[in-house]
Amino acid sequence: MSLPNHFDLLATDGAARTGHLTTPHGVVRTPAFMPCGTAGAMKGVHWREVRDAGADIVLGNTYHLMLRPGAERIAALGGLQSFTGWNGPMLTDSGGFQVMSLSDLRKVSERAVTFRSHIDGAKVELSPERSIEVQRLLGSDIAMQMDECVRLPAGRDDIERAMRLSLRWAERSKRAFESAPEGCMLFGIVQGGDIAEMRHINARELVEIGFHGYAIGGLAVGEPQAVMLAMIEETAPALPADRPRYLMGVGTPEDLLEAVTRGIDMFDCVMPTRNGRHGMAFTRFGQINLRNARHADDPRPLDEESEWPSARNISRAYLHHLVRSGETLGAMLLSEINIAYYQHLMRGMRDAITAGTFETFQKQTRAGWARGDI
Ligand SMILES: O=c1[nH]cnc2cc3nc(NCCN4CCOCC4)[nH]c3cc12
Repeated sequence: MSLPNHFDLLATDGAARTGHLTTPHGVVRTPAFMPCGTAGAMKGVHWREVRDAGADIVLGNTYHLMLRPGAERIAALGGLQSFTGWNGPMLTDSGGFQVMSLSDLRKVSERAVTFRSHIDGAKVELSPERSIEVQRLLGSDIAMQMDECVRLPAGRDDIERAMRLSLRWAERSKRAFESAPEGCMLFGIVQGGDIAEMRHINARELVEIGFHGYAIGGLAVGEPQAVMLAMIEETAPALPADRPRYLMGVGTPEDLLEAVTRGIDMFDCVMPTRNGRHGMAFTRFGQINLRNARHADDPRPLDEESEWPSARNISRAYLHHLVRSGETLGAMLLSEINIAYYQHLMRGMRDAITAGTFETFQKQTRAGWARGDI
């Protein structure tokens, strides 16, 4: 059964696209980058700053939220928007990926993934049906099917086994989702590792099941960037042009530019906040490591032309001092600066695609990164 389409494709420039995805909590302008509010908070950043930076939508991790404070508790408190104070659209992942990367004693069966909570060791079972129920309880605007992601490199048999299991779980996720509130969406996830044929089979069969949007999973799991880009080139054209395409877990600003060029609309990654906590700043001139002693006496801000006040008004010397001193303010400032830079990049891409100048935008952006931090 085909699901209603909430995506308006507004303009294209080559394979790059820009559009609006309408959710119950607001419109998402694509290409969009979703900062990760992992456990119901954007680590070290107020929601006000996330919104002011230009983010339309944030990601919440089902694995963390179901373990603490619990999905039923969040539902009783009015859902994620009321509970957290972020009143915009939220996408939640299925929890399956983080079970495999964060929990102990996990076991994958046809029925479900079972594991022990990394918080209190309690035994937990996560089936496709329970994952959809949890995402519904959280009040998600965009839910993700449960899937099995294989780390690369991997053998063909393992890649095919996980791809076919994910397809069966896609069917079950969709059946469990049927009675979702009006306007809420469910995205399928394409697996298939680094094998083009598997990607084509998975995409075709996923589209036959029918989803509001489609994620490309199984990437950014250890493969070289060239392999990731090749799999995007194999997969994106096999997905419906009028539905959103979401590349999971990606990535650096360079990854975002390359993937939008190949037809991707949505992204999520922990890098802006995680790298910020480690003293790294993302700027128009590439990444700057504020731990480096060369910044100790530098009165210049990160970027005198940035529209983000903390990037325009705070000296590198002070940021260096905060980072070296382990001051919390250092992590907070660099996290907001990085989220703002990612949103600046996405806004630039949307505007360039709309104007038909995306190729020039790519050249200018890469030239800025290549210039480095002078
Ligand atoms: O197939 C997937 N299915 C469901 N969730 C995912 C999440 C994913 N996240 C990554 N990569 C994350 C890479 N990060 C980069 C920054 O540092 C932390 C790791 N790849 C991913 C693949 C999947």
